Amino acid sequence: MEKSARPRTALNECVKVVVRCRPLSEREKNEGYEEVKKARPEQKWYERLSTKTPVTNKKFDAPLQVVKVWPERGAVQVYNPKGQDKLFTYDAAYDCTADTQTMYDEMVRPLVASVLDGFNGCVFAYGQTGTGKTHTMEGTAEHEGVIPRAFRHMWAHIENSASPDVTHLVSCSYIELYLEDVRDLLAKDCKKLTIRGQELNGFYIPEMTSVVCKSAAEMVRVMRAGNRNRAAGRTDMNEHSSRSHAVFLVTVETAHRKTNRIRVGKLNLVDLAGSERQRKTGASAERLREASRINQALSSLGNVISALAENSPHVPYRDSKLTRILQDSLGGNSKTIMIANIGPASYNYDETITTLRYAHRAKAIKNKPVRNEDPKDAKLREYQAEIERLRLLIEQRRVVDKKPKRPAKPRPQPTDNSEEETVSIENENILAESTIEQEKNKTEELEHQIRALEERLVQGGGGKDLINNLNETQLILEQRNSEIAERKKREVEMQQKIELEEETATIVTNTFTTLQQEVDHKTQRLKKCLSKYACLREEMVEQREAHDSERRELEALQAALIAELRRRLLVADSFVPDAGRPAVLRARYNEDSDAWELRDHSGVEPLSERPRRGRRPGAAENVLALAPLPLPATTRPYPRRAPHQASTASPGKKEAELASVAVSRAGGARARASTAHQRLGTAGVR
Ligand SMILES: Nc1ncnc2c1ncn2[C@@H]1O[C@H](COP(=O)(O)OP(=O)(O)OP(=O)(O)O)[C@@H](O)[C@H]1O
Repeated sequence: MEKSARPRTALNECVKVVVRCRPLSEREKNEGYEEVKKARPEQKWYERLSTKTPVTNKKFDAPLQVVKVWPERGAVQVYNPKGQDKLFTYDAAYDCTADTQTMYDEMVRPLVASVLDGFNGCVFAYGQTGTGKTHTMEGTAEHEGVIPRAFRHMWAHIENSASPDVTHLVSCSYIELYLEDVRDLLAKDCKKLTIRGQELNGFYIPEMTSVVCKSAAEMVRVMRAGNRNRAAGRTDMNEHSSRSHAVFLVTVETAHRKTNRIRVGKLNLVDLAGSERQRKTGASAERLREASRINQALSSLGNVISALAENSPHVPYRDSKLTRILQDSLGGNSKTIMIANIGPASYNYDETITTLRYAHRAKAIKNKPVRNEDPKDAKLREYQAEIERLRLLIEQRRVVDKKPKRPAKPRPQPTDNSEEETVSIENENILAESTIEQEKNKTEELEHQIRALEERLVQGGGGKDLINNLNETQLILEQRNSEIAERKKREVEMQQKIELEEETATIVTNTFTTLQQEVDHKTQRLKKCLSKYACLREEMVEQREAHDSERRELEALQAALIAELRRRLLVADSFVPDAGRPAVLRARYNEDSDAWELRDHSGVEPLSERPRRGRRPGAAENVLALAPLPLPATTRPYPRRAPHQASTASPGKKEAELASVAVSRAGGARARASTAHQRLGTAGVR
């Protein structure tokens, strides 16, 4: 994404939150009963929710579903085995019978229309692994997802608005965040990219591949090409689990000749990897490493959502690359839709509640979208200027060509050296012809360049042909659909308002004829308050439990990382010469340049001796023995000594000093190793 200046005035607009619940999978129907039996022994709750035919487990007559969606109220109800059911309300809620078309028409279509009007937009799918994020965003051949639908919507609009006065330029990029590396999915070798600082208007990745597209089909091809490079793998929870967070970026530039204005809309379509519990996915080795990074990034995203929802003065965007990429979409210059995907199975109760809570919190995030008008970096402006320059060059050449040629030199009278002169004239002619040829080639080249540039731009001839008519009909149909969707949205909002007002109205409008009536009413209110209080307490306990389990997972991860660190230190200890270590320890990771850098030499003792070449004695033995390795002195540099002291100290004294430093370092390392062991102990990892 390129840099551009942000206009000043912006109206606040809340992030729109949509919940989509997928159907119960075959696997959940067949295998979930063990969990249900353990967790929910009584199971008569579905009668209260008045679901028509609850899916029950054959063996234990226990319901496997704990989620009931109320689309007309935009609400999701979750059965709570320990108390009152939980009810969450959103901008829209879709149950397993709803298709992506409905969701697109009702929620995403207005956002894509805004992008075509020059706003930034973002749609991101969030949720536990296997809940249907990729199904919603990309879809399949039979069930098209949000991304290809957005492409078709854009091109229907572009083709319909085609006229000689309007020019469009559409380009796309596709990146993924895999193990905290940003990779370019459209580059041949999926090269790693760097997010350069934080720009005012969206994140800025200078080397990202940008492909100019001229139709929806071309954009789908680009998406598929990128998907082939995307990291995916099998887990126990999902046969084709995304192992990375993917962002598809579309930039639409529109130039109006009459007004001489350019609008640039940017759309980020984000398919996040799902949060996962190791015990459920059965992840190990590489999958576990991926899972830990996925969870880490999602946890940072959760922290950003919480901070924004609570209006916290500090929002930890810089905690992960994912939050840096989504910075503008959450609390910045963008219209944003969060699609929270959940599953209905009781087996995933905890994860579903966590997703619903985050989604509920995200509703409070306020963005400041502004139309991007005439940004400095508009490619379209660059192309138009270049075309103009090339045209001018050709014109100049033509003018020069048309200038009256000098009259041909009269043939000289034959003289003694006439043969020589004839040769020179012929040479001159040949030279002139080749110059003319060169000029012609250059002009053709310039014309070719103009054609290549013009081909990138989409400009209509203004004539209405069959395709245009078809598009127009399609557009009218879509307009009707969006009107219906708008009405439905208003109905949901009204319903939510009515429910809220009913609740308050009963409290306010009640008049009491007798004291007893008043007592009854107040008792009722007290009961309501008590039940709310109980709910909040319960939520607090649940959050504490969730926090504890997250902490336990992080401790286990920490233990695994410590083990890995030890292995690497063992290798370093065996192969990095002593003299080179201070330099290694000075190296610091620079997030902005995405590279390790050597800092100033301050605070670290200058090298006392030349680095020794070759292998340290006992290196191979160390590696082979794999003995426990004390951690290196990463926090304690050599004690600072005045240079003259070092030079005047006797050799014996110097050795004693070095020995004492070595002893203290070993002591420190032992202490750290023992704390590491303690931590491993608390994490329950051997
Ligand atoms: N609304 C739905 N209707 C029918 N099937 C669905 C629906 N949503 C998801 N599925 C099915 O559920 C399975 C998992 O979906 P998907 O791969 O999209 O999950 P995901 O959230 O992207 O998982 P991960 O985070 O692991 O990538 C797929 O087989 C998909 O076809």
